Amino acid sequence: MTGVEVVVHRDTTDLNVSTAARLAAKLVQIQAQGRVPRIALTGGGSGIGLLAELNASPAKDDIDFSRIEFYWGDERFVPGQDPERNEKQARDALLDHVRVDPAKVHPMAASDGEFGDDVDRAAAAYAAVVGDDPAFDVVMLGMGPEGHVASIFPESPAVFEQAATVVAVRDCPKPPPTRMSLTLPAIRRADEVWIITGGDGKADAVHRALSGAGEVELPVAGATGRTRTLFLLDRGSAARLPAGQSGVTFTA
Ligand SMILES: O=C1O[C@H](COP(=O)(O)O)[C@@H](O)[C@H](O)[C@H]1O
Repeated sequence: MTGVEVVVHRDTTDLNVSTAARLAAKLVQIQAQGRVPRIALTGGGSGIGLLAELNASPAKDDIDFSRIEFYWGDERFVPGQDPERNEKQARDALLDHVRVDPAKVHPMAASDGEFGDDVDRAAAAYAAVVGDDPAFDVVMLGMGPEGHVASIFPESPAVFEQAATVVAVRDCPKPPPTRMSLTLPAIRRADEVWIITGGDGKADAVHRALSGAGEVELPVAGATGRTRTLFLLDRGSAARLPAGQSGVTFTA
């Protein structure tokens, strides 16, 4: 990956607090331009942690949440009230505490929703929701220790997808096994992609992503934005940054 910016925070709390502030500033900036931000949320520790931090921050008062289009980068295909759902976790952390426009909140379907347990139909329906050119302002992505982003896992069918914007995922190595995910081509249509990951268990994947690994073996390597790709790390996940890595900022 080239042209990537890396910001290293002191610890995971600092990572989540700072990323919440970064997101708030981005939303305010876009709204000040008279546009409605299109944001793709992520699940995972930092993905949900930063939403909770935004909910706790006075900065949330500067944001008109009713003028934001919320999407998800991936979802676990389980019942709607299952605590594993990225949507439920995001609602609990933030969306249920602010005044969103329900018509602008676009969760992926649940396994007890209108498509029943047909994950292929659910994925096709979400592709229609995001459109042929998703053009998100920001796609936020957590990253697994093996380099997965959204629900695109190494060497899995999803990582080879070149046409669809959304795919069904089966036999996922991380439970739950059935999921839906944006694809790498859809993610790459975003203006900015933020990879948000903390903890020393992620250090090896960060190192490989910034050292030229391919996206099939390490999907995060294929997650780039059109104008900006940002790795938001803590000292643990940054512990193995490649020697000579440029564009690195340490916040503390
Ligand atoms: O299963 C998932 O995992 C990733 C990473 O989660 P983390 O807890 O290791 O940060 C997450 O980004 C994705 O949305 C989620 O479905």
